[in-house]
Amino acid sequence: MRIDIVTIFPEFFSVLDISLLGKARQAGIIEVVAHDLRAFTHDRHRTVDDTPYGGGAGMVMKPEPWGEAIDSIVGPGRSDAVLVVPSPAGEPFTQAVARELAAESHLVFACGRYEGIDQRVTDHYEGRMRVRLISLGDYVLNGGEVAVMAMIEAAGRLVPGVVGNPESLVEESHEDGLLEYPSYTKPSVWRDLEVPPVLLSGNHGAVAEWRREQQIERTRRVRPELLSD
Ligand SMILES: COC(=O)c1ccnc(N)c1
Repeated sequence: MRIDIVTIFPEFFSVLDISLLGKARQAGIIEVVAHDLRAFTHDRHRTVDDTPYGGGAGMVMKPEPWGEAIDSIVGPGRSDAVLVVPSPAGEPFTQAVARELAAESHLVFACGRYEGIDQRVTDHYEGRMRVRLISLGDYVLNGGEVAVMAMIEAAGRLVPGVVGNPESLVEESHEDGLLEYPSYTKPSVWRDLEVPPVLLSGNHGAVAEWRREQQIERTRRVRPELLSD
């Protein structure tokens, strides 16, 4: 998988060299390249934004640098890449969306600032490639970089070969539509708190049943709306 990120803070993504994704990059499973949007400006101040037509507070990101930056990545004409734009106005980012992104061969992330990127950028690229506005939740960030980091981690870890043991991806929250069951490890007693005896019983059937019951109980308590789907 190839991941390109366009941002005014390319250094923000150097942390991806360290984490789990660092190994995936070294193994050549995932290639991540961050591009500085300002490299696609041509004025002395390297201007990337301007005041909004129609008035209002804040600044809007100019379309020209974005067009040059994205074209430098996907070339002219049509592209099989997906342009992902983190935005509070986007579709909810879920484990299912993470799986969809993980199945793509080329993702281009456009990190805008909250006031947004000139609408004509996504309008233009919708005619050339798939474009997805994606939201992490109902809140506002100053820029898309933090959201892109979360999406890259959530999708990247689902790419085959990135996580050592693929089994560990199966029993996770939201993989089966439920929240995950509580987990325990040694010691069996800690500060007078005991591990649930069923987990020490060696009865795999009883353990599986208990875990399922815990998933349902936890989901009903914390995210009841997931049970009504
Ligand atoms: C600038 O980006 C945002 O404010 C943003 C991006 C993705 N999800 C959100 N909830 C906000």
